[in-house]
Amino acid sequence: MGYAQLVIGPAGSGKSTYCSSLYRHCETTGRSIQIVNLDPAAEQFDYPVAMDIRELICLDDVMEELGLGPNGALMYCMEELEDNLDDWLTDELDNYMDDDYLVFDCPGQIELFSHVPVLRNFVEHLKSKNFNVCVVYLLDSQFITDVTKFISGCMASLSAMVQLELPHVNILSKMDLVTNKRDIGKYLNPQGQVLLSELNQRMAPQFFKLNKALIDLVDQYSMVSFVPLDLRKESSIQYILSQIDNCIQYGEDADVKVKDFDPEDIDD
Ligand SMILES: Nc1nc2c(ncn2[C@@H]2O[C@H](COP(=O)(O)OP(=O)(O)OP(=O)(O)O)[C@@H](O)[C@H]2O)c(=O)[nH]1
Ligand SMILES: [Mg+2]
Repeated sequence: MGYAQLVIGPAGSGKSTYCSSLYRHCETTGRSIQIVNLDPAAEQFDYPVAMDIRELICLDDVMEELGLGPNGALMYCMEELEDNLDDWLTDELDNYMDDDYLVFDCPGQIELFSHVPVLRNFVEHLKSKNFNVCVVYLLDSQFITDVTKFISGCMASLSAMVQLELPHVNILSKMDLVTNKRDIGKYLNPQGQVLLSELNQRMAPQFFKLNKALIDLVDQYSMVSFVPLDLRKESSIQYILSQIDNCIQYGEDADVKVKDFDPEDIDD
């Protein structure tokens, strides 16, 4: 059994930064973790890249040869990935053993997890290779400065839930940028009624019915719950990792692995 996190979320929400922080955290705690780059447009990495979509296809080549813009070229690259699940991805995955823990750093284009089947098929492939997969959806804490932005962030997360049908952890990233900590609780575990009244205050009366329908939807999926991530605090990363581990049942065996870890090995 392998374990995997699929790290998604809007552009710039902090996915790659989260991946590198997670890598460093695991390095410190002596836990084995591999970060995979699935963003064909990425150029710089703060983590060692275990697998890289750019070895399969290069965004610049696609833009040049097919005359596509950056977003069209990205979709083309992801479709190429989809077409190569059985060969490229399978070959790459063969390098990893049972119990390996992979973290997939995805591109930020929202259509990837809302209405194209690429990631869904990718996930199905991982599952067929015996991976337990969890979606980690990052939303920038700056979204909570405004209830309308927050709802649209929730809707994007919901569409990923519906598309991918996987265990799902929502993270509110960049908590170091939040100055007014008092209002945070309201958004981490929000009450539908509170959000609704805020939305209604912000918007014209003709939207009240729609607002109610949106909030009911969010309530019914009971998905409006976010775990805050403050990268300055190891304990915050540790907590999030434990939540995700729980979702993918990364447990007993892993503990044995950590106990087997010999600190003297570091000196080699
Ligand atoms: N203050 C602060 N800035 C952050 C944090 N995480 C990421 N950033 C900044 O936010 C910007 C985007 O971060 P990335 O990690 O590249 O975001 P991403 O989601 O991978 O972006 P795309 O791959 O382009 O979708 C960068 O300038 C980061 O330095 C954080 O926890 N706190
Ligand atoms: Mg990134």
